[in-house]
This record gives sequence, structure tokens and C-alpha cells, in this order.
Amino acid sequence: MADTHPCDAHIRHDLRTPLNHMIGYTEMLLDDLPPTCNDLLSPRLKTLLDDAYRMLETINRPAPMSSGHFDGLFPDWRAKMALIEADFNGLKSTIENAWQEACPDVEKIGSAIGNMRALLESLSAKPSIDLGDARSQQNARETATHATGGSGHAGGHLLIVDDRQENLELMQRRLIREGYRVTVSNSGREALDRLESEQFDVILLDWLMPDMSGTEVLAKIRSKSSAHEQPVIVVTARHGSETIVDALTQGANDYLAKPLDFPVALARIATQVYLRRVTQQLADANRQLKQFSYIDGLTAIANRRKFDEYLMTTWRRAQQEGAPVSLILIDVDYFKRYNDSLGHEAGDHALMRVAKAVSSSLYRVKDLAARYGGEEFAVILPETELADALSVAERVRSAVMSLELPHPDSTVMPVVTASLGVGEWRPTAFCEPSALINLADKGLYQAKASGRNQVGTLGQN
Ligand SMILES: Nc1nc2c(ncn2[C@@H]2O[C@H](COP(=O)(O)OP(=O)(O)OP(=O)(O)O)[C@@H](O)[C@H]2O)c(=O)[nH]1
Repeated sequence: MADTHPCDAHIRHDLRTPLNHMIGYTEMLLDDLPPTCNDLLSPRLKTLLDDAYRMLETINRPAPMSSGHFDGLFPDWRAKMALIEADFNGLKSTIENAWQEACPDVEKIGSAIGNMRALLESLSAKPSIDLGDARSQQNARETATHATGGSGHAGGHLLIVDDRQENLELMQRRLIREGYRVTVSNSGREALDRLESEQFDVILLDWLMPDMSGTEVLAKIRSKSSAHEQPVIVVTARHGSETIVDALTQGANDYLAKPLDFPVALARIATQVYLRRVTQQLADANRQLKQFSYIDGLTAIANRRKFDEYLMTTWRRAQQEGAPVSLILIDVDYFKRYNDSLGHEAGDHALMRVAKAVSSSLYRVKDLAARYGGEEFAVILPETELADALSVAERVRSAVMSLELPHPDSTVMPVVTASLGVGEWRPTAFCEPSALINLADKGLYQAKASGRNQVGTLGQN
């Protein structure tokens, strides 16, 4: 239903608040009734709920309530209020006689009814009703405090943001019973502080709050996380489509209207929790897939694609910082002969061992060993000068030879050996990584030409 005037909306909101509390506590009591007193108390609670919902219909009725005398605008309120009070008194006397312990929240229902009566009386006492008065009287009666807590199963971690303590308490208790972990904040500011250090599956955000409105809180949340990353369900007492459209266009994932229809609220919360989980799983799977796409299937070290990307990243950083980059190219000697004499499977096995020897020879996290292609490997050494690169290359050469993999057909040694080429470059603005690859390749050619199983270099650019 659309509110007819902004003042109407506020007065209706103020009237709905104690009524919603009363309905919420009554529904909870109904849910929790022990079987022994179910037959006795359940009809009384249902009658109370029916009358409360009738009152709610009247409050939501699209008649202007912001000007004129309240009794003229809402003539049947006394009769409706009296019915609710009579229902409650009957309920209370039954409970007091026998079921006090089973119904711990009955006093909360009573105090919500008391608040409702006081608000209606104060509106009725005015010569003509006025928004400012209605709000300040209600606010004076209800102090907003905050509470945190809640434990439960891994149903999801929820943050409820609402300036009304009763709203927080009601929702928190009901959601905890559904298996959620629930944290509450009584202001947008406090909620934003929490978000700095805590993660929530879903945020239930009250739209109308005094210090920082739901709109502002949502804007701040969306400046940091998308709707996929941080679902937000706006909870609004305004039923007009304008508010709902506003909330959704500002990035809310969904909305709930007050008074909360609890089963509907549960279904919507569960949907958002589920969607967030699925989105996270998808993101994890994509991350993993990306990792796999960078790994060589045979040797399990970085593949050529990773090599190309990492060399480019290293190159760009070195351009900015004026740092040197060194590269080692490694070629297994006479590997065709190895395959031919011992078989392709033995060749695969040898390549796996060589890859392990190369990567084990690197001590810094930022150094990258990759399979460059076939029986060729490469090592990228960021921020490394030629002298240091030459000693890493020597370590690699020695590690390969020390594997002592028999190579009956090699004219270098009777074991698998490798030739290595090393280059160092300080990249300037206009040169590309291919220059460094060419330099290292010339070093490799030199190593081969000089008899293999050695490190060759043409130096630095
Ligand atoms: N088993 C196996 N062999 C491979 C693999 N990739 C490339 N090779 C073989 O490696 C050999 C490389 O041969 P060449 O390029 O002639 O080089 P080489 O025999 O090492 O000779 P030099 O480089 O001059 O010492 C080829 O026979 C390829 O089939 C692989 O994944 N597994």
C-alpha cells in the first residue's frame, strides 16, 4: 500500500512498531508452547494475533492521518485497542495461574501493548496530530541500545541493523532458533565499523534510522563490496513501491516489509545466504582453474603461459624501478638421443626429475622456474644482476648432473646434463622482454658450442 503523505508514513511507522513487537513476541510464544499447555493457550494467542492483525490493517488503511484530529481519522482505535487488551488480560491470567515458566515473554507482549496504548492516547490528546510530536514521544519511551551475540550452527552469519532494541531482540532470537549466527547493531555507523573486521553472509538493514539512514549505510557498503560479495536485505516499514524501488536500485539484493512475515523473511534470507555461498564456491573454483591453467601437466612446475605473464609483470616492474632482470634458459643435452635409447616414458620421467632439480635450486619466492617447451626450462630472476644469476645457473647445472640419470648415448657424460644460457637486462621504457630472451639464448648457444654441460653468457645489455 502506498502512503498518502510523508507524515502519514511516519505516524503509521510509529504505530506499527509496538504492534510489530507485540505480534512478534506472540508468534514466538505460539511457536514455543509446550504440548502440555498447547490446547489451553494456543486459541488465546491466536485470538490476540487476529485482533492485532486487524489493528494493523487499520493502520495501513490508505486514509490521510497527518492532519486533523486523530480520533476523527482513526475512529475505531479505542475499540480495537480494548479488544487487544482484553485478549491479553485473559491470556495473562491463564498463564499466571499455571504456565508462568513456560511463557517467559508474556511481559514483553504486555509492554508492547502498553506502548501502543500510550502512543495512541498521546495522538488522540492532540488538537491535531503532528509528525514531530508523534516521533519524539515514541522515541523518548524507547531507548535504543545495542546488543551483540548469538551462536548457532553454520546456517550463516547475519548482521541485523536496526535502531530499535525490540526489533533487534525479536529478530535475533527468532533467527538464532533457525540455526543462524546473529550479530546486531543499533546504528548504521556501528554496523559499518563491524564490517571492517567481520564477515557476514547477509545484512538485514533497517531503512529508516535516525542517525545514519539505510540509504547512506547501503551506499557505503556498496562502495566496497558488490551485491554478489555482500548481500543486503533492506527491511522497511514503508510499503510504498517507491521505497522498494529506491532500495533495489541503490544495490539492495532484496527487501522485507515490516511487519515481518517471518516465514517469508526466512525464505528470503536463506536464498541470499545460498546465493552468496554458491558465488563464493564459483569464485574459488575459478581461482583454482586459473592456477591449474598455469601449471605444466607433466612436470607440475609453471608452464609457458605463466612464464610469459610473469616475465612481462617482472619486466614492467623493473622498468618502473630501474631494477635488473636476469633470465636463465636451460636445455637438456642430447635429449632426443635419451628418448631414442631409453624410450619416451623414461624421457618423461627424466624431464620430471630435471624440473624438480631446477625448481629446488631456487631459494627466493619471487624466482620462477618454468617449463619453456619440450626439454627446455627457464628461470626468471627478478631484481638480479648477472653475477648472482650466473651462480644460480651453476647451481642448476650441478643439480641436474647430480641426479645421475644414466644417459648411455650422451657424448658429454654418461648421465643427463644440461646446457644453460644466462642474460641480464635493465629494461628501459622502449625495450621488450624478447630482448632478454635473445640474450639468454645466445648464452645457451655459446654453452652448447663450447661442449655442453656448462653455463654460457654474453653478459648484460
Ligand atoms: N619424453 C619426452 N620427450 C620430449 C618431450 N618434449 C620434447 N621432447 C623431446 O626432446 C627432444 C629434443 O630434441 P632436440 O631439440 O633435437 O634437442 P636435443 O636432442 O636435446 O639436442 P641438443 O639440444 O642439441 O642437445 C625431442 O626428441 C623431443 O621429442 C616430452 O614431454 N617428453
